[in-house]
Amino acid sequence: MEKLEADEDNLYQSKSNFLQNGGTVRPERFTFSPEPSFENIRRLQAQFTDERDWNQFHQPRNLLLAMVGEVGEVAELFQWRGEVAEGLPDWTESEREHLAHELSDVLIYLVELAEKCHVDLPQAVLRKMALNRLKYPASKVHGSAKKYTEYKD
Ligand SMILES: Nc1ccn([C@H]2C[C@H](O)[C@@H](COP(=O)(O)OP(=O)(O)OP(=O)(O)O)O2)c(=O)n1
Repeated sequence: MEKLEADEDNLYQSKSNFLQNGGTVRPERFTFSPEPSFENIRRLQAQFTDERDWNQFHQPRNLLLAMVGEVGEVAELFQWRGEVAEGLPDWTESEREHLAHELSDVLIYLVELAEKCHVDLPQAVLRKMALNRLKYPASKVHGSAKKYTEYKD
């Protein structure tokens, strides 16, 4: 537990430190607004479905299929365009907004799927990221995209 808390501190601190990481000046990263939280999104979607009596359709498997369908819609926006640079410099405003809508659909269904599976998503993501850091120690994997199973030791 202590380890997890220390990792969480590092996680949050890294946001303000990234510009001078290791003495290397890096381009400023894109950042999100702090709100809404996952819990805010869960509550807004619960209100949306309750108002329409749609909860009866929103079982885990249906939500999973709906989410995967929306992932497909995100993929459709990228297909046949080749690799795209960060920030999507060649995309029109309308294409960017379309992408924002489709990514939001994925997130909305993901949050509701987690709710219906009783997974506390914000805490689960911290636990998983702590595991990821253990599996991929920066000192060992720096600069390599190899899967952890490909390391010999
Ligand atoms: N039974 C449903 C239907 C829709 N929605 C909500 C969640 C998604 O954010 C969005 C999905 O709506 P659509 O199924 O109409 O999908 P799109 O908005 O992607 O429209 P299209 O498929 O035409 O691109 O609406 C929902 O919660 N439950």
